[in-house]
Amino acid sequence: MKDILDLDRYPLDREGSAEWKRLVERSIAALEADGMFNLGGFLRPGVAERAVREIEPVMATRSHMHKRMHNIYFKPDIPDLAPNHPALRKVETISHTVCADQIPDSLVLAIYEYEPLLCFLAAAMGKTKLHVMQDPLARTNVMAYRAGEALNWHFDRSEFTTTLLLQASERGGDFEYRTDLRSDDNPNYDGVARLLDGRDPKARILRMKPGTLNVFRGKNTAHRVTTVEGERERIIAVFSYYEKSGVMFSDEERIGFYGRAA
Ligand SMILES: O=C(O)CCC(=O)C(=O)O
Ligand SMILES: [Fe+2]
Repeated sequence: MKDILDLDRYPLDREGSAEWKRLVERSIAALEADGMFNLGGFLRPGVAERAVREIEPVMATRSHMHKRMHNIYFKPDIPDLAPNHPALRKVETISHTVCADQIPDSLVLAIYEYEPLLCFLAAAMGKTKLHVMQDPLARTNVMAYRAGEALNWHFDRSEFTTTLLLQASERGGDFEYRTDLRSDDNPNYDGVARLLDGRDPKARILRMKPGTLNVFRGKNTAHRVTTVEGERERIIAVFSYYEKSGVMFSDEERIGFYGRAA
């Protein structure tokens, strides 16, 4: 793993050491301040490109193209809201997904399963332990966005999301987020409507470099990936970890996300 991850800069393999504790503390402080932390240069030079070369043939021939209109909640309706409320405005998402079962023995999966990464993420998230997902498709997804495509505004269902950017687009394809747009007890529907209307001055853009690990609390922070422009696809690995072991999607969820149950 030391040839894949920059363990000199990010000492995941030295759990409990002073430098490991400093990294955990820095990550916790960033999560508190910004709702996220970024480990730039997490991959050694050239590794993101190698990972892309492994995935590209599968992406080109066997990825699932997902094109859908949805609202920021990914739900057909919200009990308190009239169907025409502007917080329910529909937006379009288009992406291409490769699932974990299509890339066995890949660099991306080896990183996903690297135990010291799970230990570090658990410490940064204040959990005793995190587990990989058991679902053979959902555990890791690699998403590609081509010119004109985007992941539109949404809140995440999971408490946090871990991504590893493998290839950036020439233009666009930026991560845009609006910290704490809602809270567990205030849905702030008018604020949601303002954001969807492009009128929220607190929306921020994060331009990530390939090889960056991003950990993001997206449950109450609205976020999207802006429309990709140019020839080069934006390619990003999305890792799912849970406090419970053995987490699986249902067949319905797999069909909904990937167009197949197995
Ligand atoms: O592609 C990204 O940078 C963000 C991914 C994301 O928001 C998600 O998977 O929920
Ligand atoms: Fe998200």
